[in-house]
Amino acid sequence: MTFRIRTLNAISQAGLSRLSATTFDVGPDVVNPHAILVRSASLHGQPIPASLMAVARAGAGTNNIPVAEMSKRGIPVFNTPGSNANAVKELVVAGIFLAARNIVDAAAFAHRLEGDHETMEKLVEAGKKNYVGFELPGRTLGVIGLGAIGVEVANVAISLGMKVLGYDPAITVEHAWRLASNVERVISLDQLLRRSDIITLHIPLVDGTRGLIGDTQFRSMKNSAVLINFARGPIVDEPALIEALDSGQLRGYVCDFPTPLLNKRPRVVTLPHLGASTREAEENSALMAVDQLREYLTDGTIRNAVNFPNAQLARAAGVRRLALANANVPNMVARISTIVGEAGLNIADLLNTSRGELAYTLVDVNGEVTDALVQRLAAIDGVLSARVL
Ligand SMILES: NC(=O)c1ccc[n+]([C@@H]2O[C@H](COP(=O)([O-])OP(=O)(O)OC[C@H]3O[C@@H](n4cnc5c(N)ncnc54)[C@H](O)[C@@H]3O)[C@@H](O)[C@H]2O)c1
Ligand SMILES: O=C(O)[C@H](O)COP(=O)(O)O
Repeated sequence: MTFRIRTLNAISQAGLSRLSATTFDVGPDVVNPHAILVRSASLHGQPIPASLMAVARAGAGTNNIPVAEMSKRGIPVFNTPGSNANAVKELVVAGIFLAARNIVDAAAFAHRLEGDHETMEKLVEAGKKNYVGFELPGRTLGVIGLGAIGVEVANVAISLGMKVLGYDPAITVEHAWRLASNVERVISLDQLLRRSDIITLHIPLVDGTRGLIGDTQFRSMKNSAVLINFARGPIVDEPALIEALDSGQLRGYVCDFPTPLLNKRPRVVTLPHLGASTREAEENSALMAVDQLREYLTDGTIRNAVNFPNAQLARAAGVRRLALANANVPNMVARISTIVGEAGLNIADLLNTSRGELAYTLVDVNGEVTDALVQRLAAIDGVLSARVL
């Protein structure tokens, strides 16, 4: 079978080259795709093709993908955890320095200077007092979200001599292991906001984090705090942000998400969503996304889906594999195996695994699988998708 993969956005060739032309038809104009490879292009409001089996996001955030609708159709949505964390960390550190030393506004001032050498020197000496900054050692950085990026930012801030506070009620064991031991864990967002000189956001945009930093949170911050946002624009409530900047509560805002209201404002630095735009991060992300997608399409393996559990089952030579996405409800495995048995097929191996309301089942069988069998399995109440590999 040839799998059709539609690409949206520029996906690094390093990844695409791992999709052999004999098995995969890949490109932006592919119709009736079995899979979509995407970065930040929005799939919200787009029709979901009946042919679609999987979506792979080369990157971390999946807020551009209607994950709940994909889940209802039994379509896994993959992302690439950690693949661009170093790139984002480096830009966040740059952002901290930009804010601490007023670099963007100061550079713009220097850029506007006119006159001969002597005149410029005078203007420089008269103007530089407006851009006095502060140094980092001894200052407190508050990191909201201690995942792949937050941990790296926290650790580098420690090495710069900062005191670091971290807030993440759902930190994973793996990320906790990577965190420098002198990062202080705080148990409420409010505590972090009250104690930090600089606050940096490293959380996903979901319903619960939209507008998380609003009026109340700005009022909790120290006077003259700095906010860094390389996560997603809408996590910060924009009217509240403008008010905090105007009142001086906020000394500066550095973010990766320009908007009409933020553009050209003093003490605001906006970058054009550059966090993951390094050759290294683009390659890492594309390699992970492509490998995960290829393994899913050809073998039913799931690694790093945001809506389905991980699923890996070694496959003996010669078996046919049934892959089913199903609701996580009682008796599903029994119903599937009964129908397989009624088709006269012996089950060689089976995996059933679940995550929340969703489950995933791989059934390896000896013998040929007919279309009629796949259709019978797909018709079981609670089965969201079924295919044979
Ligand atoms: N600017 C860019 O180019 C760029 C690049 C990569 C990622 N991002 C954004 O950064 C986000 C984080 O990326 P990551 O790779 O670190 O993801 P991650 O999944 O490794 O980490 C996110 C962490 O946030 C925590 N979290 C979730 N809600 C929280 C809340 N309300 N309060 C505190 N912690 C909370 C989670 O428990 C998790 O540990 C992405 O979802 C994406 O939106 C932006
Ligand atoms: O969530 C992410 O990984 C980043 O926002 C990167 O987005 P991009 O792939 O569009 O640069």
